[in-house]
Amino acid sequence: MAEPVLKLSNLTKTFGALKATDDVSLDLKPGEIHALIGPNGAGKSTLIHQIAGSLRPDTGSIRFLGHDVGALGVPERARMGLGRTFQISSLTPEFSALRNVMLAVQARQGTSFRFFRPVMRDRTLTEPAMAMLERVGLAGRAAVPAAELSHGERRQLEIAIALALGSKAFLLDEPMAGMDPEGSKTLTGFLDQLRAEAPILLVEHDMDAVFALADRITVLVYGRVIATGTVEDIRNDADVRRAYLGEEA
Ligand SMILES: Nc1ncnc2c1ncn2[C@@H]1O[C@H](COP(=O)(O)OP(=O)(O)OP(=O)(O)O)[C@@H](O)[C@H]1O
Repeated sequence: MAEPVLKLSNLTKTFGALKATDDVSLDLKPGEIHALIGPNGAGKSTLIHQIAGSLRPDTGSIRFLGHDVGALGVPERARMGLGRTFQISSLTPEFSALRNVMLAVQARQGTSFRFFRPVMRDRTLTEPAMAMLERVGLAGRAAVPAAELSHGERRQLEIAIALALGSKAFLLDEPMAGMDPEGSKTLTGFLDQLRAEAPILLVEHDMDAVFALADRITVLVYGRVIATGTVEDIRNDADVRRAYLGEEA
């Protein structure tokens, strides 16, 4: 069986008397979409913050690509390829889609000063940036300023930037938020393909998207994992139906 890319073991985080995450263990395997669902206040965002490094767990461990990253800060984890996507807007609205990705390529290459070449003609930047846009299906929109892209296209562009920065896993916190039904459908199709690039930990309230995409689902309630399994397992789990899907079991 494939080694997990990300492995969380027994993460607990308390705020005063509240256990926001309570002994949470889960993993993310290569090529999968693992959805994390639960009612408001269940601790999903708190967990994402702990993975990204912006919150320290009280106890427990986080292993990424075989390394314990618990002592590392946000930038170090991001440099290893573990970054949050979508929350911190990484786009410069007035720049074209291509130029936005070029900035990420440049940041990765660590070459911020190029005195002798006009930046848009620098093929060491344009070619890899264009390749990223092709991978996310935005090559035809390369020249369009980020501000003029649709909401869904901006999500795609943010993914292209994350790929250019070397993401080895995606932490997606509610990517469907603010999307109309058509946009959600398009983004669902895109995320479906994206799992081949890097596995995705997906926090999402849109259950249609979750059921369409997830290889596995973990359900958090009051900070605790009450179930992990396939879509079928979760749909049929009596505790989940009672606690989250709002049904009488
Ligand atoms: N910095 C903080 N200080 C105190 N309490 C906090 C803090 N951050 C989160 N909480 C509390 O921890 C609990 C879990 O919150 P969290 O935002 O992680 O839930 P969530 O599952 O992401 O909810 P939602 O689906 O509404 O985004 C909530 O009761 C919240 O009020």
